Amino acid sequence: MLHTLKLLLTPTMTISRPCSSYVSRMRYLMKLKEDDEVCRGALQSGSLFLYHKLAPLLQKNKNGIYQMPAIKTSEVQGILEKLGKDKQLVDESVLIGCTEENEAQFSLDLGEIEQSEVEQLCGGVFVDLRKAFFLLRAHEAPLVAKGQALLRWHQSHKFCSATGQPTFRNQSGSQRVCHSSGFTYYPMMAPVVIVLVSDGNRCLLGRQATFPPGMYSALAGFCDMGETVEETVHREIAEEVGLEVQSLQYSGSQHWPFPQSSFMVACHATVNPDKTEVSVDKVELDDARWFTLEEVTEALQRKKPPRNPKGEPPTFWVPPSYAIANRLISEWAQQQQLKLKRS
Ligand SMILES: NC(=O)C1=CN([C@@H]2O[C@H](COP(=O)(O)OP(=O)(O)OC[C@H]3O[C@@H](n4cnc5c(N)ncnc54)[C@H](O)[C@@H]3O)[C@@H](O)[C@H]2O)C=CC1
Ligand SMILES: [Mg+2]
Repeated sequence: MLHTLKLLLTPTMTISRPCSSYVSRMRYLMKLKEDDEVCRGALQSGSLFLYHKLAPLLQKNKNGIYQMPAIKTSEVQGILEKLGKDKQLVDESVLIGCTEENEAQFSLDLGEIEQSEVEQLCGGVFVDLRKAFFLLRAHEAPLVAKGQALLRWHQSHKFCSATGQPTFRNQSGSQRVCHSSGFTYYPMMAPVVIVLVSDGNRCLLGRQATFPPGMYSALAGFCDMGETVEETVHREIAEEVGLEVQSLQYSGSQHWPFPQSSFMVACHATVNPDKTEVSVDKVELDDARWFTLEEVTEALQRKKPPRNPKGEPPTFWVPPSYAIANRLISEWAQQQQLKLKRS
């Protein structure tokens, strides 16, 4: 099965810009992570994405499109001064990337300041991350998620878990150190597999009791310590729906900020078409069942959660396009359509 994971460089990961510019940007970011002085300079000439209690600031442009504004650090310092706050607050920002012109980009949480005052001066609104994902264009969603995940990690790792002493961050925010134990802490993600199981003609989707009514998704589960991705896929499918996976193919990955930072590894899997009887683990799942290509195609066309008349059974829909589950389901539907055309 290992050979299927060779597909790490999928077409979507191909770098289209000249290699040298990409390399120089990555080397520059590496320098910013390693050298506090250089990072401080980059912060002064760079720009900030603002958050309030982890909700990102969004602005609506003339065309009604929502964007996450990158505000120059000097401008944010001006805003802080207007609000009677210390402009050094920008030092609490975390590095999240840089533009093609090597202008460093940071995220900063202004949760200590009255929300409406910041919104007024910045000309935007702080929006809950789940809602922001729906409003932003697809290419901005990963950046907003990364900024929030790093800020959240810093907010919850202020103390060493071995000594209880405070931890101290470097300027970029890429690590925290406890001077007492000497431990260095790095931002953490939990690896999760997400799997679209097919029997050749149908695909298997499940729903947790906490999902919105009618929403079904690919099956997912956290990797146990010491497990490979392949072992997790086999175990999770066995545990949650009582089926044995026959083959497995890597599709892609995604950072997923809810409820904490997960690293989603997405795969397609097949089961024996003669052994498809599902036995649902009712602790994990509310339901899991097989769906036809027709049902899935219809669900993929629903761009918003459907409104259901009272008393009617909820309409079937799938996670929105920014979720990697949607990508797996779309890929499966495309493969099935191709198969039908060829036959
Ligand atoms: N981006 C996407 O398209 C999708 C993302 N997901 C995400 O996948 C994640 C995992 O899916 P589940 O079916 O809930 O996992 P799961 O099937 O492993 O069950 C969750 C249970 O695993 C245990 N667990 C083990 N390690 C954990 C950890 N590091 N953090 C939290 N709980 C842990 C807990 O007891 C928890 O109740 C969820 O956080 C969910 O948000 C799920 C579906 C779609
Ligand atoms: Mg699960």
